[in-house]
Amino acid sequence: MTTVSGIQVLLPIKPPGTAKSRLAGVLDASQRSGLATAMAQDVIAQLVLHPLVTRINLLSDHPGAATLARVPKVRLVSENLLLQRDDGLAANPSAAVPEASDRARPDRSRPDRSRPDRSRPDHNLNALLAAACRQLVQEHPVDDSLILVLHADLPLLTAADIDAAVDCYREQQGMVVATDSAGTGTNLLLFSPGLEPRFCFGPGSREAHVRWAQKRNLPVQVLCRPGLALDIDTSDDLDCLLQMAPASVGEYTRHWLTAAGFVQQPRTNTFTLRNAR
Ligand SMILES: Nc1nc2c(ncn2[C@@H]2O[C@H](COP(=O)(O)OP(=O)(O)OP(=O)(O)O)[C@@H](O)[C@H]2O)c(=O)[nH]1
Ligand SMILES: O=C(O)[C@H](O)COP(=O)(O)O
Repeated sequence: MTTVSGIQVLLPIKPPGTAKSRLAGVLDASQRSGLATAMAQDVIAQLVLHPLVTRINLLSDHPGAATLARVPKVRLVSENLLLQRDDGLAANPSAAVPEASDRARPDRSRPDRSRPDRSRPDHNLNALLAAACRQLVQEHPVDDSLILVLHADLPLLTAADIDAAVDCYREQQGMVVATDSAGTGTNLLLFSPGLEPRFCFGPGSREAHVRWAQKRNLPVQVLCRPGLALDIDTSDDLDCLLQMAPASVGEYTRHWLTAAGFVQQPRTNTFTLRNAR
């Protein structure tokens, strides 16, 4: 079993207007924004309290993100500035890489296949996360903290979910991948900073992340837990959330649902991991 000394979180949050577009049939723009913010507040609240989490890097140009960042451990990182800075780094690698470093670094004089093609819209998140990882490694070249990539739309998330991911990592290292409820997406990745994974968010991301690790003979473990699986993207997800016991839903989301006129009608055994292996 390896020791985990700390965790740096990368928490991306889309700007309003683009977030939660698949809920457009059931929520208006202001409701979509309100729900996304409430879920992010719940995720941040769980992370802030977790003893291993040393910093939560909020990757966002959302105008409301500054308010979300007014919490201990949270640092707001502008998405645009980060990507611009990362582009500058790609153009002039020696400028930003410190001379003395104990950590082995990738050879930036060769084409960097970890840089996704930003001309494809579904790759914005991947480019953003890759840039954020590079920034963390530059800032803390000898820091042993793990990197946790987490989605901000997980209203059932608890500290026990983070513990479960850390326990998986402690057993085998490599990479931990948590699936969405369909068993096809990825809602969490946990890995060491030296790994520099290729982010594959988008359709079929769970399989793509697992395949990336397997090709490199890295241990990879897939976690299926309701707190990590129920991301609220569609009206079916919202229905599922409304059927959960109120006490299992994060406080901010619960209050938002009530204020927006939704009635939680808990049923037993309503949450299943569809398809999850
Ligand atoms: N900063 C930032 N965050 C993103 C981006 N794309 C996705 N995210 C965040 O990543 C997590 C998962 O996002 P998705 O479920 O793919 O996107 P979504 O907001 O639900 O939006 P739709 O796909 O439009 O329904 C959420 O926390 C998003 O806010 C991006 O381009 N920039
Ligand atoms: O795998 C992914 O890309 C993430 O889980 C996002 O999936 P979603 O768009 O279904 O939230």
